[in-house]
Amino acid sequence: MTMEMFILDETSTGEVDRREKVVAALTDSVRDLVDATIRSTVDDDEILAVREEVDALVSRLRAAQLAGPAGVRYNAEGRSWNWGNAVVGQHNALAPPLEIVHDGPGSARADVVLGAAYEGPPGMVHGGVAALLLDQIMGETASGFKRLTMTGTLSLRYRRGTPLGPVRIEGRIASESGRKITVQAHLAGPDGEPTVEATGLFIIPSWAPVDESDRTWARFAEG
Ligand SMILES: CCCCC/C=C\C/C=C\C/C=C\C/C=C\CCCC(=O)SCCNC(=O)CCNC(=O)[C@H](O)C(C)(C)COP(=O)(O)OP(=O)(O)OC[C@H]1O[C@@H](n2cnc3c(N)ncnc32)[C@H](O)[C@@H]1OP(=O)(O)O
Repeated sequence: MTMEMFILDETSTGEVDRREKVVAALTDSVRDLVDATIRSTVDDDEILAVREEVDALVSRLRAAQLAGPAGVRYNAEGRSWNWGNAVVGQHNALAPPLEIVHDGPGSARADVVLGAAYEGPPGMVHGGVAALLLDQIMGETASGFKRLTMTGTLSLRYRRGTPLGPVRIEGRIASESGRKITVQAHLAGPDGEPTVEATGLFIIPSWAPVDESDRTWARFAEG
Protein backbone atom coordinates (compact mmCIF):
# COMPACT_ATOMS: atom_id res chain seq x y z
CA MET A 1 0.00 0.00 0.00
CA THR A 2 1.19 3.55 -0.79
CA MET A 3 -0.19 7.09 -0.72
CA GLU A 4 -0.98 6.68 -4.42
CA MET A 5 -3.80 4.33 -3.44
CA PHE A 6 -5.76 7.31 -2.13
CA ILE A 7 -7.62 8.59 -5.17
CA LEU A 8 -7.64 12.28 -6.08
CA ASP A 9 -11.16 12.79 -7.42
CA GLU A 10 -12.23 16.05 -9.07
CA THR A 11 -15.86 15.80 -7.91
CA SER A 12 -16.88 19.01 -6.11
CA THR A 13 -17.78 18.91 -2.40
CA GLY A 14 -21.36 19.94 -3.16
CA GLU A 15 -21.74 17.08 -5.61
CA VAL A 16 -20.09 14.59 -3.18
CA ASP A 17 -22.48 15.67 -0.38
CA ARG A 18 -25.49 15.39 -2.69
CA ARG A 19 -24.58 11.94 -4.04
CA GLU A 20 -23.62 10.66 -0.57
CA LYS A 21 -27.12 11.45 0.74
CA VAL A 22 -28.92 9.85 -2.20
CA VAL A 23 -27.03 6.55 -2.04
CA ALA A 24 -26.94 6.54 1.81
CA ALA A 25 -30.75 6.49 1.80
CA LEU A 26 -30.71 3.44 -0.51
CA THR A 27 -28.08 1.85 1.76
CA ASP A 28 -30.39 2.28 4.77
CA SER A 29 -33.12 0.46 2.86
CA VAL A 30 -30.66 -2.35 2.05
CA ARG A 31 -29.82 -2.65 5.76
CA ASP A 32 -33.54 -2.97 6.40
CA LEU A 33 -33.67 -5.66 3.71
CA VAL A 34 -30.88 -7.57 5.48
CA ASP A 35 -32.69 -7.41 8.83
CA ALA A 36 -36.03 -8.29 7.23
CA THR A 37 -34.44 -11.29 5.45
CA ILE A 38 -32.91 -12.65 8.64
CA ARG A 39 -36.15 -12.35 10.59
CA SER A 40 -38.75 -13.06 7.92
CA THR A 41 -41.18 -15.92 8.48
CA VAL A 42 -43.24 -15.44 5.30
CA ASP A 43 -43.88 -18.63 3.30
CA ASP A 44 -41.51 -20.11 0.69
CA ASP A 45 -43.50 -18.85 -2.33
CA GLU A 46 -43.33 -15.30 -1.02
CA ILE A 47 -39.57 -15.67 -0.41
CA LEU A 48 -39.10 -16.84 -4.04
CA ALA A 49 -41.15 -13.90 -5.35
CA VAL A 50 -39.16 -11.41 -3.29
CA ARG A 51 -35.92 -12.96 -4.50
CA GLU A 52 -36.90 -12.34 -8.13
CA GLU A 53 -37.62 -8.70 -7.39
CA VAL A 54 -34.36 -8.24 -5.50
CA ASP A 55 -32.40 -9.85 -8.36
CA ALA A 56 -34.04 -7.40 -10.78
CA LEU A 57 -32.99 -4.48 -8.57
CA VAL A 58 -29.41 -5.78 -8.44
CA SER A 59 -29.35 -5.85 -12.27
CA ARG A 60 -30.45 -2.20 -12.37
CA LEU A 61 -27.63 -1.17 -10.01
CA ARG A 62 -25.13 -3.22 -12.05
CA ALA A 63 -25.98 -1.14 -15.15
CA ALA A 64 -23.17 1.26 -14.18
CA GLN A 65 -20.47 0.16 -11.74
CA LEU A 66 -16.99 1.07 -10.55
CA ALA A 67 -14.40 -1.41 -11.81
CA GLY A 68 -13.38 -2.34 -8.23
CA PRO A 69 -13.95 -1.28 -4.61
CA ALA A 70 -14.92 2.31 -3.74
CA GLY A 71 -11.50 3.17 -2.23
CA VAL A 72 -10.69 6.32 -0.28
CA ARG A 73 -11.12 9.48 -2.36
CA TYR A 74 -10.44 13.14 -1.75
CA ASN A 75 -10.90 16.34 -3.72
CA ALA A 76 -8.89 19.54 -3.96
CA GLU A 77 -11.27 21.25 -1.50
CA GLY A 78 -10.23 18.95 1.39
CA ARG A 79 -13.33 16.71 1.34
CA SER A 80 -12.50 13.00 1.69
CA TRP A 81 -14.92 10.08 1.43
CA ASN A 82 -14.69 6.33 1.89
CA TRP A 83 -18.15 5.12 0.99
CA GLY A 84 -17.24 1.42 0.96
CA ASN A 85 -15.52 1.27 4.37
CA ALA A 86 -16.69 -1.81 6.32
CA VAL A 87 -17.43 0.21 9.47
CA VAL A 88 -18.14 3.83 8.53
CA GLY A 89 -18.94 3.50 4.81
CA GLN A 90 -22.06 5.56 4.05
CA HIS A 91 -22.80 3.35 1.03
CA ASN A 92 -21.98 0.01 2.62
CA ALA A 93 -24.99 -1.85 4.00
CA LEU A 94 -22.64 -4.16 5.94
CA ALA A 95 -21.43 -1.13 7.92
CA PRO A 96 -23.79 -0.23 10.82
CA PRO A 97 -22.59 2.56 9.90
CA LEU A 98 -20.59 3.89 12.83
CA GLU A 99 -20.76 7.67 13.22
CA ILE A 100 -17.57 8.51 15.05
CA VAL A 101 -17.37 11.72 17.08
CA HIS A 102 -13.90 13.15 17.70
CA ASP A 103 -14.10 14.80 21.14
CA GLY A 104 -10.70 16.42 20.81
CA PRO A 105 -7.14 15.33 20.08
CA GLY A 106 -6.66 11.65 20.88
CA SER A 107 -10.22 10.84 21.88
CA ALA A 108 -13.23 9.49 19.98
CA ARG A 109 -16.55 7.81 20.63
CA ALA A 110 -19.52 6.36 18.81
CA ASP A 111 -23.04 5.25 19.68
CA VAL A 112 -24.65 2.63 17.51
CA VAL A 113 -27.55 0.18 17.64
CA LEU A 114 -26.55 -3.34 16.58
CA GLY A 115 -29.40 -5.53 15.35
CA ALA A 116 -29.87 -9.11 14.22
CA ALA A 117 -27.24 -8.85 11.45
CA TYR A 118 -24.44 -8.55 14.02
CA GLU A 119 -25.30 -11.61 16.15
CA GLY A 120 -22.74 -14.12 17.36
CA PRO A 121 -23.76 -15.98 20.52
CA PRO A 122 -27.57 -15.98 20.80
CA GLY A 123 -28.79 -12.43 21.35
CA MET A 124 -25.21 -11.17 21.66
CA VAL A 125 -22.86 -9.12 19.48
CA HIS A 126 -20.43 -11.29 17.46
CA GLY A 127 -16.90 -11.06 18.86
CA GLY A 128 -15.48 -10.32 15.42
CA VAL A 129 -17.95 -7.49 14.94
CA ALA A 130 -16.86 -5.99 18.28
CA ALA A 131 -13.23 -6.23 17.10
CA LEU A 132 -14.13 -4.66 13.75
CA LEU A 133 -15.84 -1.65 15.30
CA LEU A 134 -13.10 -1.21 17.91
CA ASP A 135 -10.39 -1.41 15.24
CA GLN A 136 -11.96 1.41 13.23
CA ILE A 137 -12.56 3.77 16.15
CA MET A 138 -9.07 3.07 17.50
CA GLY A 139 -7.52 3.71 14.09
CA GLU A 140 -9.37 7.00 13.79
CA THR A 141 -8.40 7.93 17.36
CA ALA A 142 -4.73 7.32 16.54
CA SER A 143 -5.03 9.21 13.27
CA GLY A 144 -7.25 12.11 14.35
CA PHE A 145 -7.45 12.71 10.58
CA LYS A 146 -4.08 14.43 10.76
CA ARG A 147 -1.90 11.45 9.88
CA LEU A 148 -2.33 7.99 8.37
CA THR A 149 -2.22 5.09 10.82
CA MET A 150 -2.61 1.35 10.31
CA THR A 151 -3.36 -1.35 12.82
CA GLY A 152 -0.17 -3.18 13.82
CA THR A 153 -1.36 -5.23 16.78
CA LEU A 154 -4.79 -5.44 18.38
CA SER A 155 -5.45 -7.15 21.71
CA LEU A 156 -8.97 -7.72 23.04
CA ARG A 157 -10.34 -8.88 26.35
CA TYR A 158 -13.93 -10.08 26.16
CA ARG A 159 -15.14 -9.65 29.72
CA ARG A 160 -18.82 -10.50 29.21
CA GLY A 161 -21.24 -10.91 26.35
CA THR A 162 -22.56 -7.70 24.76
CA PRO A 163 -26.33 -7.81 24.22
CA LEU A 164 -27.57 -6.77 20.76
CA GLY A 165 -29.04 -3.26 20.92
CA PRO A 166 -27.50 0.08 21.84
CA VAL A 167 -23.72 0.01 22.19
CA ARG A 168 -21.20 2.75 22.99
CA ILE A 169 -17.56 2.58 21.91
CA GLU A 170 -14.85 4.90 23.22
CA GLY A 171 -11.15 5.20 22.41
CA ARG A 172 -8.26 7.35 23.56
CA ILE A 173 -4.56 7.59 22.87
CA ALA A 174 -2.65 6.13 25.82
CA SER A 175 0.88 6.88 24.60
CA GLU A 176 2.97 7.75 21.54
CA SER A 177 6.52 7.03 20.56
CA GLY A 178 7.78 8.00 17.11
CA ARG A 179 5.61 6.24 14.51
CA LYS A 180 3.93 4.05 17.16
CA ILE A 181 0.69 5.08 18.83
CA THR A 182 -0.93 3.01 21.59
CA VAL A 183 -4.71 3.33 21.84
CA GLN A 184 -7.01 2.01 24.55
CA ALA A 185 -10.69 1.49 23.93
CA HIS A 186 -13.76 -0.29 25.16
CA LEU A 187 -17.20 -1.25 24.04
CA ALA A 188 -20.16 -1.19 26.43
CA GLY A 189 -23.84 -2.15 26.37
CA PRO A 190 -26.75 -0.15 27.80
CA ASP A 191 -25.58 -0.41 31.43
CA GLY A 192 -22.36 1.41 30.48
CA GLU A 193 -20.12 -1.34 31.91
CA PRO A 194 -17.34 -2.29 29.46
CA THR A 195 -17.94 -5.71 27.92
CA VAL A 196 -14.89 -5.67 25.62
CA GLU A 197 -11.62 -3.90 26.41
CA ALA A 198 -8.99 -3.31 23.74
CA THR A 199 -5.41 -2.15 23.42
CA GLY A 200 -3.88 -1.55 20.02
CA LEU A 201 -0.62 -0.48 18.51
CA PHE A 202 -1.21 1.76 15.50
CA ILE A 203 1.68 2.52 13.21
CA ILE A 204 2.33 5.41 10.85
CA PRO A 205 3.67 3.39 7.90
CA SER A 206 7.22 4.14 6.81
CA TRP A 207 5.89 5.36 3.42
CA ALA A 208 3.29 7.80 4.90
CA PRO A 209 3.84 11.52 5.51
CA VAL A 210 4.53 12.17 9.22
CA ASP A 211 4.62 15.97 9.20
CA GLU A 212 1.17 17.09 10.35
CA SER A 213 1.50 20.30 8.36
CA ASP A 214 2.22 18.27 5.21
CA ARG A 215 -0.05 19.40 2.36
CA THR A 216 -1.00 15.81 1.64
CA TRP A 217 -2.66 15.61 5.03
CA ALA A 218 -4.15 19.07 4.80
CA ARG A 219 -6.15 17.66 1.88
CA PHE A 220 -7.43 14.81 4.05
CA ALA A 221 -8.66 17.17 6.77
CA GLU A 222 -11.98 15.97 8.11
CA GLY A 223 -14.63 16.13 5.47
C1 LIG B 1 -6.80 3.76 6.08
C2 LIG B 1 -7.88 4.77 5.89
C3 LIG B 1 -7.34 6.14 5.53
C4 LIG B 1 -8.39 7.22 5.43
C5 LIG B 1 -7.79 8.42 4.76
C6 LIG B 1 -8.58 9.58 4.76
C7 LIG B 1 -8.56 10.43 5.75
C8 LIG B 1 -8.26 9.96 7.05
C9 LIG B 1 -6.85 9.74 7.34
C10 LIG B 1 -6.43 8.84 8.21
C11 LIG B 1 -7.03 7.56 8.56
C12 LIG B 1 -8.15 7.61 9.49
C13 LIG B 1 -8.54 6.57 10.21
C14 LIG B 1 -7.92 5.22 10.29
C15 LIG B 1 -8.84 4.33 9.75
C16 LIG B 1 -9.13 3.09 9.88
C17 LIG B 1 -8.84 2.07 10.84
C18 LIG B 1 -8.78 0.78 10.12
C19 LIG B 1 -7.47 0.19 10.45
C20 LIG B 1 -7.18 -1.01 9.64
O1 LIG B 1 -7.94 -1.90 9.54
S1 LIG B 1 -5.66 -1.06 8.89
C21 LIG B 1 -5.66 -2.68 8.15
C22 LIG B 1 -5.00 -3.71 9.00
N1 LIG B 1 -3.59 -3.47 9.13
C23 LIG B 1 -2.75 -3.70 8.13
O2 LIG B 1 -3.11 -4.15 7.07
C24 LIG B 1 -1.29 -3.41 8.39
C25 LIG B 1 -0.40 -4.28 7.52
N2 LIG B 1 0.98 -4.03 7.89
C26 LIG B 1 1.65 -3.01 7.33
O3 LIG B 1 1.23 -2.32 6.42
C27 LIG B 1 3.01 -2.74 7.93
O4 LIG B 1 3.53 -3.90 8.48
C28 LIG B 1 2.96 -1.63 9.01
C29 LIG B 1 2.48 -0.32 8.35
C30 LIG B 1 2.05 -2.00 10.18
C31 LIG B 1 4.39 -1.41 9.54
O5 LIG B 1 5.23 -1.28 8.44
P1 LIG B 1 6.46 -0.27 8.46
O6 LIG B 1 7.30 -0.59 7.29
O7 LIG B 1 6.00 1.13 8.61
O8 LIG B 1 7.12 -0.74 9.83
P2 LIG B 1 8.63 -0.77 10.27
O9 LIG B 1 9.24 -2.07 9.91
O10 LIG B 1 9.29 0.49 9.80
O11 LIG B 1 8.47 -0.77 11.87
C32 LIG B 1 8.27 0.41 12.61
C33 LIG B 1 8.20 0.00 14.08
O12 LIG B 1 6.95 -0.64 14.33
C34 LIG B 1 7.14 -2.00 14.76
N3 LIG B 1 6.12 -2.81 14.12
C35 LIG B 1 5.94 -3.00 12.78
N4 LIG B 1 4.87 -3.73 12.56
C36 LIG B 1 4.35 -4.03 13.76
C37 LIG B 1 3.22 -4.77 14.16
N5 LIG B 1 2.40 -5.34 13.26
N6 LIG B 1 2.93 -4.87 15.47
C38 LIG B 1 3.74 -4.30 16.37
N7 LIG B 1 4.84 -3.58 16.05
C39 LIG B 1 5.14 -3.45 14.76
C40 LIG B 1 8.54 -2.36 14.34
O13 LIG B 1 9.07 -3.36 15.18
C41 LIG B 1 9.26 -1.03 14.48
O14 LIG B 1 9.53 -0.80 15.84
P3 LIG B 1 10.92 -0.15 16.32
O15 LIG B 1 11.00 1.18 15.63
O16 LIG B 1 10.77 -0.03 17.79
O17 LIG B 1 11.97 -1.10 15.88
